Amino acid sequence: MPGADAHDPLLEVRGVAVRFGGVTALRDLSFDVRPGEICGLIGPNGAGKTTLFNCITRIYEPAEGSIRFAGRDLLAVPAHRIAGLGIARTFQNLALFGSMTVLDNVLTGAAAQPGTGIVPGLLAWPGATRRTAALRARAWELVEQLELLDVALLPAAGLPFGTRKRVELARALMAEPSLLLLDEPAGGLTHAEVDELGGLLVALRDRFGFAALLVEHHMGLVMGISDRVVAMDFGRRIAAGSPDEVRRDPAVVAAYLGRAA
Ligand SMILES: Nc1ncnc2c1ncn2[C@@H]1O[C@H](COP(=O)(O)OP(=O)(O)OP(=O)(O)O)[C@@H](O)[C@H]1O
Repeated sequence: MPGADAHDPLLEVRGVAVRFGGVTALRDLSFDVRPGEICGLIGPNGAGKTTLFNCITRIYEPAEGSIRFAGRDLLAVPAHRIAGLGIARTFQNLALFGSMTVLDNVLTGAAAQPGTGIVPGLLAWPGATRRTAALRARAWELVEQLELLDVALLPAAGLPFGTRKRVELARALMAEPSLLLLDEPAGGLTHAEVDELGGLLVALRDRFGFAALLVEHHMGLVMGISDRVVAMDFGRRIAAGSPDEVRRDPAVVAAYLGRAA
């Protein structure tokens, strides 16, 4: 990327504001995500975390501010080109193709890559080109990394929730993202599955080198695996720093206690 270097932030959010009629969902929000780091994004319900994801993926148009990704003005990029730039996302509510196998679901994640062509061509087997063979090799690698080998050829629909969440993660990684947006990956998981997920995310980051923006209510997970945490409330950034700094920040404590009261 012209002008970019390893010390530059990968994602730069500056002064972003989003309004829905009378509701201000984000106001003057600024923070960075550096290459390869896991950045936790916390805040009570309605703080604006999902709205921010929707701005980064170009679903919502900010009223003010700028978002740069790898030195590029993201707000000048149409939504359908975001994945091709190296930004992938998982969703709060799973969005898998239920009747397709786990492997084929993972393969669909490659569809956004330049030169991949359309999904049906990619899934045609036999007759794979060298490119599709390489993609299948990557899909199998991800299936293995995400401990999905036993279910690789089963339809996604019948699998336990925690397993389907891992399929969604594998699919997002298929696009070789440099930034992974994780929207509440621990939602609906058991304690044991959350612990496992934390270890898995760190191992995957170490293996593939992506940065992750982790929106999560499960504090144990966020504080356990994030390199840095940004805390939001009412659309604003109220704290940022190491997990320990943010956990102890009076504004963060007040935001959570205030909502719980
Ligand atoms: N499409 C929309 N139209 C109107 N208001 C919206 C829309 N999307 C979000 N909002 C409002 O913007 C604010 C921020 O919502 P958002 O979903 O981003 O919060 P959040 O931090 O992701 O919450 P949660 O943790 O519950 O997922 C809320 O007041 C919400 O009601």
